[in-house]
Amino acid sequence: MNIKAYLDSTYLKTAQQAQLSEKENNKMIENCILEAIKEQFKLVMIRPNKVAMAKKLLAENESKVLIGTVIGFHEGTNTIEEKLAEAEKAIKDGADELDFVVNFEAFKEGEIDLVKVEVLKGTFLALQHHKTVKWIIETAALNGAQIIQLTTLIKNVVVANFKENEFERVFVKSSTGFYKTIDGSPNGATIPAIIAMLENACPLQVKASGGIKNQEEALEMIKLGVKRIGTSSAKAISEGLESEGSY
Ligand SMILES: O=C[C@H](O)COP(=O)(O)O
Repeated sequence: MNIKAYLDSTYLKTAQQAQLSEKENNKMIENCILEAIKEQFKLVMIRPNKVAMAKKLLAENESKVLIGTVIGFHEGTNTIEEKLAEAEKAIKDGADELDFVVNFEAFKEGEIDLVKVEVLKGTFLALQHHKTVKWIIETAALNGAQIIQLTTLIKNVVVANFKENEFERVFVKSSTGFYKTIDGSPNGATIPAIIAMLENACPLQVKASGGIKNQEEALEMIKLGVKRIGTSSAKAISEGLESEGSY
């Protein structure tokens, strides 16, 4: 098994979050992209305003690494219109995969219709352009029952509105990696959360992300059945090293 084929190597920090200058942060992003090219990871995951830069770098290097980006990152509370506009621009700039943050706060407030509409419209936009779409449910912000409910909601919207041969391009994804839990518990990709997602997402795919820092954890997720791992520790994971996060 080639673990690299499962890895979405991720750099999503803004300059401010990384406490770097804009120039230094751009260098970090460039390094992440060049590393993904060299290591032949499946995909490099960056913010929407960096997609054009990634596209250029990948083309210059004749690389097949895919470009993923995040929509509504990281709180997911933007309006549906804002998310769609952001996604359209990212597609235009060259994104292959769109990881939308579900409005999980609205879901928790019982605004189920709003969530259904954003899943429907976002999935339609992505599939219409033959892109892969992932719905980040932010497991760290949900309890067990909510993880099951939200995964099932996404599955039901997709199954009811799209064709069977499109399901493999729709994922439910665990976490942004940015959500701060009050008790500092592991952020997102816990074994119980991933199992609950896998049991309820089928026939959609599952991407595990948020706090996966070593090969052992990544392999365990793959053994459970996830089809993609989102991580800021891709190189360490592929080399079997421990990491506090390469990025
Ligand atoms: O989408 C992926 C996450 O942002 C990665 O989170 P991480 O830094 O905990 O690996």
